[in-house]
Amino acid sequence: MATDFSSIPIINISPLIAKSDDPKMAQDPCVLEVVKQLDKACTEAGFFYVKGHGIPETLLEEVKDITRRFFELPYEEKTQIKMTPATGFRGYQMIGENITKGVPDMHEAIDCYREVTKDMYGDLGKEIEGCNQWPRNPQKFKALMEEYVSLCTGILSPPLIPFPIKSCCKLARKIMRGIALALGGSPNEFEGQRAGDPFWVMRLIGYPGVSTVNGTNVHKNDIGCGPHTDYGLLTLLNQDDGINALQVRNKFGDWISAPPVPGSFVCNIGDMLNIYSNGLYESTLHRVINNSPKYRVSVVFFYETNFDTEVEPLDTWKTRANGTKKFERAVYGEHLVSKVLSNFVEE
Ligand SMILES: N=C(N)NCCCC[C@H](N)C(=O)O
Ligand SMILES: O=C(O)CCC(=O)C(=O)O
Ligand SMILES: [Fe+2]
Repeated sequence: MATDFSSIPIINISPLIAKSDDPKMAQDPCVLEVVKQLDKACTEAGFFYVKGHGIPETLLEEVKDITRRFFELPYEEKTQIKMTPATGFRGYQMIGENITKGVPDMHEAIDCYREVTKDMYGDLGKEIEGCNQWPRNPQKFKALMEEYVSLCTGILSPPLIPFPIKSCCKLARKIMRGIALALGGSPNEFEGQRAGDPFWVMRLIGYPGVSTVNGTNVHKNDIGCGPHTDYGLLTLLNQDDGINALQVRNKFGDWISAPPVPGSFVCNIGDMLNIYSNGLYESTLHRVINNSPKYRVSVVFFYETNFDTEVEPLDTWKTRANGTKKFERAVYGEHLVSKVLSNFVEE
């Protein structure tokens, strides 16, 4: 549950990264120290920064730079990869096209999802069947983004090479092994049927800055992205340096800043982990307001469960959440599709 937190903790996860494929990881005191910090952050805020994650800082910068260069292109070029229902909701959407709870968001984005082939998940996956649309310009866009995501293949075949980790999927999986321990489970809780074949979503987002007319800001306080929770397990947010725009809501309803910490990811819990943890780890509301004059980009990677998995509280709720089971089952794919469809509906 969100508490009265007033800042977001920074966790150095390097011991977890080094040991997360070791069957004895749960006996390592340095891993357990990270697990303790993860538990505290997930319980109190549902948000934390990670450093010591092993993804090279140059790669974090490169994906943001190339995203920025794409958004600088003329509108006619960007709409060549326009997102429509026919493209499985993959591709470019212009400023104001994405809608959160009925209100248009002041951002433009490229939405990507793990590939869904025809009839892969029957009716459940129909709406988002398709493959991603990548722009021809800037060059190497597709290759770089695919490297960043690394397509999730083979992630379950240990041993992995510990450093440097080059993909968000691998990193998220490792953090989830720590979170599984934090919840009082085995490190493998989020593998196999639950998230052994993880779905993923990636949003490359651009938020225009406020423009100034005669020294006065116009459009002040426009919402870059309205208050929402994320849908899956764990989000890895690679945000622009130097612009303070992301805000997280605490239990008093105060909006707490999550300023950029160079070289780190901001991680937050999604709705499926909220259910698995029986509400102990909340998917916290957050929003984006870019009040700076500068254009802000973020590259957001969402690590999810298997698409068709049925999610319900882990047995550990009996000991950890000390109470009643608070959730019924949800199917992740249904949740995602209902969100995607409502993302384009104005109130
Ligand atoms: N895959 C994720 N979490 N995307 C977050 C986007 C949130 C805004 C969206 N319009 C909404 O209303 O959820
Ligand atoms: O751009 C950001 O900082 C956050 C974006 C976000 O919350 C999302 O896409 O779910
Ligand atoms: Fe979000």
